[in-house]
Amino acid sequence: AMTGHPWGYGDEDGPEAWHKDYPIAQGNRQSPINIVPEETMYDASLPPIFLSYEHCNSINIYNNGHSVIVEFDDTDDRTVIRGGPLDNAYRLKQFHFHWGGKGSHGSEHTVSGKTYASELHLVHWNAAKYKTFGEAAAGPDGLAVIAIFLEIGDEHRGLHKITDALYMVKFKGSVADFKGFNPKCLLPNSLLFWTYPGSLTTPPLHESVTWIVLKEPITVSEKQMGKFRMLLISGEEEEERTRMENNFRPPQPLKGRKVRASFD
Ligand SMILES: NS(=O)(=O)c1cccc(F)c1F
Ligand SMILES: [Zn+2]
Repeated sequence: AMTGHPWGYGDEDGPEAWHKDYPIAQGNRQSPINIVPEETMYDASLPPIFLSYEHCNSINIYNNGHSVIVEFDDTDDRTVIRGGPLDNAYRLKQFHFHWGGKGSHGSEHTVSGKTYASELHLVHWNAAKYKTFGEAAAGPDGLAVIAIFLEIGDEHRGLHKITDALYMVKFKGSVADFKGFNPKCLLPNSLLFWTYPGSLTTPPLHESVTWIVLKEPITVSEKQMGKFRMLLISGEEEEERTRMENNFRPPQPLKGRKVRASFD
């Protein structure tokens, strides 16, 4: 069933057209943004980010036609983040990626205009304040997303489990078991971050996200990135086979928002 409005990243249904079905696309706290380090504010009162991922358990991996998503059991506070700009614990719900067609464009956030080959989003929700993820996704302080840049270089040993599973979810709508994966292995050495109030970067573009963008990228190989580009946005039964690539929204206007840095 065509629940909601069909959107994508093509010429007709891409980011420039989303405002027609989702007028908040032209709102005052849209994401992603271009981060200009010289214009961020060092906030010495920002505590570090704490990730409590010890008992984290992935459930499945899923191709929704826009990205590839690893979902978690969020029925209790076993996998949460705290600290940084957050007032309480936020529960990990899923992580997913955005990437380009080749080379080093594909990230959503940029740093002084620099793009990265891909961007990983770890999506958490404020279960202390909202009853469900859906409600949190629509609330001003409902979500906290940790963004990690991926740059091309040596292969990433933690990412192998994911890239080796992508063949199982080639088609839109496909889902496969994917248990026991802990995304802690995808974190860079440093948890230094920028943070600002923003939105989902895909429709419905709710302005409900506290963004936590890590400064240090992780390194993945071109071969590993290539496996993401084998994914299709089309379903198994469809005639045309369109590759899933360039599934990123470009930077949006800052509209007076302050970006804080956890480091000087
Ligand atoms: N790209 S994104 O992290 O903003 C995002 C996308 C879809 C659902 C979400 F909850 C979400 F956070
Ligand atoms: Zn995302």
